[in-house]
Amino acid sequence: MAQPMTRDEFQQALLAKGQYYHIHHPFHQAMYAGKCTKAQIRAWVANRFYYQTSIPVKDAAIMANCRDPEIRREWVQRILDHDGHKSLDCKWGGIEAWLRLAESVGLDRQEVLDEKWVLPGVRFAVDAYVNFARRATWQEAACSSLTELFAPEIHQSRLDSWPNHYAWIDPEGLTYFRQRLSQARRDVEHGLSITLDHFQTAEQQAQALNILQFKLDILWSLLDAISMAYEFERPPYVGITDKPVWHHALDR
Ligand SMILES: O=C(O)c1cc(C(=O)O)c2c(n1)C(=O)C(=O)c1cc(C(=O)O)[nH]c1-2
Repeated sequence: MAQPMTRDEFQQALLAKGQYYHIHHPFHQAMYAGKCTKAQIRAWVANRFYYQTSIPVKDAAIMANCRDPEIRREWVQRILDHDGHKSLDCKWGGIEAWLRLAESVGLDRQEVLDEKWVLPGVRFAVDAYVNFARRATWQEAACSSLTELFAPEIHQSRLDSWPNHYAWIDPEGLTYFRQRLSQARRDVEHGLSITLDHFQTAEQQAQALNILQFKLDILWSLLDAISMAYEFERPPYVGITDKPVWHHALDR
């Protein structure tokens, strides 16, 4: 039987997955270098809205699978961060902050809420994440949130690069990224301790790394779909129609 990694080695192996984080995706690289067009920034914001609004649904699915009140008490904070709550010390809940970001890049709030610009590939990728959380154990689903280990850096790179490169965006719109810096750090401490405690054998540790890779694949695929449509000009049904005829949410 294979020897398990020590706790520290296991943590290092999880951290090493950062090399596949979507901060390295060519679309993000172009964004931080100031090379994105207005249309590309808008497309990214409108598409990512689907990720933002799915996160609390995913977190509710994790809680629904968890019978431990201590874990739920901690985990529920993630839902409140996104949905907003009067006791929160931050300015807006994450969803509202993202809508402000959308408005500050020139998107129509209602069109974003209607998910008008959400590409099928983005929807499929995000739905895979939510569906995984529904059917996996809560510890496996907690592990899948560990891409947040790498998220503070990505939020910081937007705060650093956007005001220089995209002066047309109202800086108030960047509130979301500022708020997430501390929230992501807190979330990841909890998710990491659950993962290090739960995945103990060599097989379980390999499974945890595979789950983290699954989540990295989701984030990468999401940007691939955006790149196809808005960088390579191959949106769905190219050559047939230039209208966004693709399906909308089937579940409401
Ligand atoms: O902007 C980003 O690139 C990015 C990435 C991720 C991530 O790594 O999953 C999250 C977020 N943002 C984010 O804002 C967020 O609230 C969040 C929650 C989660 C999660 O898996 O539970 N990931 C992320």
